[in-house]
Amino acid sequence: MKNRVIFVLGGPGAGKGTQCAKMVEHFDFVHLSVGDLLRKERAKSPPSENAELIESYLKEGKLVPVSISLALVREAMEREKEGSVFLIDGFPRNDENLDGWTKAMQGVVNVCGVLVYDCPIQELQRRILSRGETSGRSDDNLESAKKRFKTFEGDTMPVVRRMEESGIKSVHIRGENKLEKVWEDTRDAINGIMASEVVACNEGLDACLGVGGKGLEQFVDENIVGDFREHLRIMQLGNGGREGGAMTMKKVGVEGRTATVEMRGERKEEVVRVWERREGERGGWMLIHYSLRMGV
Ligand SMILES: Nc1ncnc2c1ncn2[C@@H]1O[C@H](COP(=O)(O)OP(=O)(O)OP(=O)(O)O)[C@@H](O)[C@H]1O
Ligand SMILES: O=c1ccn([C@@H]2O[C@H](COP(=O)(O)O)[C@@H](O)[C@H]2O)c(=O)[nH]1
Repeated sequence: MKNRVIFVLGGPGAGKGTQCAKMVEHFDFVHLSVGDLLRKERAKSPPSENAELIESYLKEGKLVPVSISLALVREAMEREKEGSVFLIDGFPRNDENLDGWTKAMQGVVNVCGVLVYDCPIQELQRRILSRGETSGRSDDNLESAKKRFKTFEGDTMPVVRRMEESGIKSVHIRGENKLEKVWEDTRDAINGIMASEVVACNEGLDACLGVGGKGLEQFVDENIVGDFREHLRIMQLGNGGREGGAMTMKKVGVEGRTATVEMRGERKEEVVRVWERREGERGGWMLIHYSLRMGV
């Protein structure tokens, strides 16, 4: 199972880190804040050869060369288990970042989508100055914040648009709302992004059924694969030996690690499939339960 990535973007102080912390609790994702990775690299002892450069870029609100940020992201990803879902917070932030990412990572990881926290500058400024009272960050002050806003609008927003134009699914969330509301919208957005993965797996399973069940094991949990084969056999008997009638997907609902797909067959049968998201080598979505009702 390939690693998967959701990019998390938004102006400085828009709430990316705050929402990522909640997503990690709820969805079992891995959070990689590129700003945090750079701050750690800067603070390393013995000092990293890039420490001074990083400090000057951060203070100026500029974006460090992608060779540095991407190397830190890749190292951090390699420390996690295969098949993880990564929230990459604060990257890609300019064309150089996106080009560097595409060159190194296309085909290696799947980009599932982008979350974008939109928030008016006045609110961003208020939050950064307030956070600056305790954060100890050298860029949480008015002078650096103004430079960071400029970088965000001039460099990062065009990259968001570039990703959207390239077909990556993006969801914009109003970051100025109250925390709970932002979290509610974030949870819905993630469930929506994950729904496309579930649909792809559900279609993969249908394709296996279309060839007599070959390759079922990659989609169906090993505890139910035997029952599922039997179910398939009975369906074929009732269907005059045909592989099965056409099914239409009616509803897909994702909540955290569980998804339900409701389908309806041409002979008025109703099928409910329950999927579970797994980590690790045999990770991804696995069918853990199904039910069939005829003539409804
Ligand atoms: N919805 C919200 N309403 C009010 N305050 C918030 C909200 N979300 C986050 N904050 C506060 O705003 C500040 C910035 O939030 P956070 O650190 O999550 O932003 P960020 O986008 O990760 O920022 P940066 O890119 O600068 O690291 C924090 O002090 C946080 O507690
Ligand atoms: O991809 C990146 C991400 C961040 N930076 C630099 O770090 C600071 C702080 O980032 P936060 O995400 O706000 O913590 C940012 O202003 C940049 O200077 C970067 O260069 N590249």
